[in-house]
Amino acid sequence: MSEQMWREVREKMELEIKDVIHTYPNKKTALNRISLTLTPGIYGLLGPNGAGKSTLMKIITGNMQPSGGKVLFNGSDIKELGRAYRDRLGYMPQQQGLYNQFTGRRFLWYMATLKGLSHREAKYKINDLLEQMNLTEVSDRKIGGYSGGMKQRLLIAQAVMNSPDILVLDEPTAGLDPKERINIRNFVSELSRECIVIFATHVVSDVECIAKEMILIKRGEIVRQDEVPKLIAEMDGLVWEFVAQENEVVSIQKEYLVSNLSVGKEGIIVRAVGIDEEIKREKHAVRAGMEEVYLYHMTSEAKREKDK
Ligand SMILES: Nc1ncnc2c1ncn2[C@@H]1O[C@H](COP(=O)(O)OP(=O)(O)OP(=O)(O)O)[C@@H](O)[C@H]1O
Repeated sequence: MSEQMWREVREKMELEIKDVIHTYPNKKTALNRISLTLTPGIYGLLGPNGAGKSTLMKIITGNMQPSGGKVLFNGSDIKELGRAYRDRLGYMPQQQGLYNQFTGRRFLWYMATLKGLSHREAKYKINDLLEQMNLTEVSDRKIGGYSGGMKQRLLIAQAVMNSPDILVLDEPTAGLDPKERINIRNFVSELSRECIVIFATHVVSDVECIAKEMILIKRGEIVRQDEVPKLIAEMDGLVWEFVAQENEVVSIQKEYLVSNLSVGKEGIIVRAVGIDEEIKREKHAVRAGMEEVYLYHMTSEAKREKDK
């Protein structure tokens, strides 16, 4: 198949998550009827601790069977596709038992073998990824001595080694410093034209400028899914700025959903999220940021319930 035809095939890829439910043996419902259709591009998966992100990713990667529903890749159930699906998948789980006695290079060779890469291909890929992930210098040192950031970068390298069609990243930027976060963001962004990327994070700014869509998940349900500009536009009239005095800050934070505080000439500039009537101050409307979208969907309901 020519490069052009191959690209066209990849651009039409589709991953469909259909009515997925998952209940753990302790009866905890982690996912409650999740349905999503994903095509090439980056999807930011955002939600608080315990929202169900990791459970969803384990199901998408075939590492766990859902209690109900299914996952289809180009129309076929991933359970039936088996190895053929796993070969097209890259998965970076949350950092856990890495092989501390291995060197970084040996770990990548081990992963290349598991993924069935040829010797030639593995050699080229490993050197290339070590370079891209800025790990060449430490590649012959044991992983046990790596910093958190180095371990993260090594996990990303193994996830992309087989040039996956579907790349699932569970908190890929956790523990990285700002420069490393930017590197990872740029790296993932470059991959995403012909790859379905699911990028789970707590840090909204890590995905907001590269994601084609954001998926907001709360208590096992999708509360909102859309492109960033649309999510921001629908917040018009829900984000406000007003000036307060320093001694009011504590009570203001109790009363309102505060998204930011900064020091201005006339006092403390407060940004707060809520409907007009909720913010009982002299204020003006401002344009929302993606963090405020997240705050609104994740916490405003709880705050309103509390205020009733
Ligand atoms: N092995 C398990 N057994 C029982 N309950 C579990 C198990 N794993 C997760 N849960 C529960 O399922 C829910 C969803 O957890 P999950 O780890 O998918 O959330 P998450 O969004 O990935 O959170 P985090 O950001 O903390 O990783 C939580 O309430 C969690 O306590």
